[in-house]
Amino acid sequence: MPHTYALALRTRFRGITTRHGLVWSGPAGWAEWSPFLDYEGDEIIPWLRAADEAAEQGWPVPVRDEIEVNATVPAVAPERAAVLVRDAGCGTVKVKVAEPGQTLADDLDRIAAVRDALGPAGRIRVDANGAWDVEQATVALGRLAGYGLEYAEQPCRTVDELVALRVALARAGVDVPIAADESIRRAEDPALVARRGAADVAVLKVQPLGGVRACLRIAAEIGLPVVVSSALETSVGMAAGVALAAALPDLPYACGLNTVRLLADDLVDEPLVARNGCLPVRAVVPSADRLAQHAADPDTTAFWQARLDTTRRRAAAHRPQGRDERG
Ligand SMILES: O=C(O)CCC(=O)C1=CC=C[C@@H](O)[C@@H]1C(=O)O
Ligand SMILES: [Mg+2]
Repeated sequence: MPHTYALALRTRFRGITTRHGLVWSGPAGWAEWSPFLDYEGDEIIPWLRAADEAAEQGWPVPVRDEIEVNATVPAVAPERAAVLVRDAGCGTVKVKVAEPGQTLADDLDRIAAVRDALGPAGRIRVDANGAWDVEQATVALGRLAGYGLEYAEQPCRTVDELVALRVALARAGVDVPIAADESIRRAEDPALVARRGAADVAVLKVQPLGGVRACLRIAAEIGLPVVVSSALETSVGMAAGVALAAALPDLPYACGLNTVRLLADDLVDEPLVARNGCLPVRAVVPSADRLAQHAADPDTTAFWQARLDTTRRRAAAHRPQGRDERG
């Protein structure tokens, strides 16, 4: 029987202040199904495949026992950004930029504060969630590059724009690698970015891409270095991201899997939160007390149960054509 949870976020992130989803257990372990509300219809079938994989099959054998992770800094004021960087204690920090309603000056102030708190040896990556056009991205990354950027994640929305941006950055002498996130997780064809030469790094998220095994196949097909990132899950869902990071043959970058910190609480007693910049590779089991404490209200529970039922029916009726790993 699935449990519907409601967990407050410490800081608004991705326009969300409370995270909702379902968790349930199966023969292989605990699973989380928590598609964001802006994902709907067939787009949430892969999220269900990921949960079913966790509950029914479990995950491939890990090749490492800990995962280096980045701290995640939402589009907050510089003082708050510095506190988040210091508290997380990670050598790599991902900073949200290009937030609607904010300016490039806000981003520059935030990155300056992060660089100051992190020190010169730390790595900073930014994520614009596709908010810039090519010209804005060229200007913004030209300025932000002064603080030293490891890469820029989804600076523009489309694959064509990413291709054009790489050309524009090279012309402008701005050396910032590009990572693709939405261009993979919301794409019909996740390997298109690689074929088009649109990115240097692939960001993979387990739920939207249909599970750990599906992501391993996509990683092999894409052939770019992979960063595993969360979909803002509880530790139950985070364990799937950790399992993917643990199973990838190569893992050259820190992963975006430290976002349980952004939640005010968790469903497990020992959350998957980094110590010394790393997460352990291990299974997690929610506590009965926390499941009860964070149970969603009856209306929200009914909504999620109905959403699950509908998605199961759609998944059964709509077997994918030719790409059974993603739906
Ligand atoms: O990658 C990270 O450091 C944390 C995860 C993260 O940033 C995200 C999680 C969930 C939804 C996304 O909008 C966001 C992202 O764009 O990568
Ligand atoms: Mg992203």
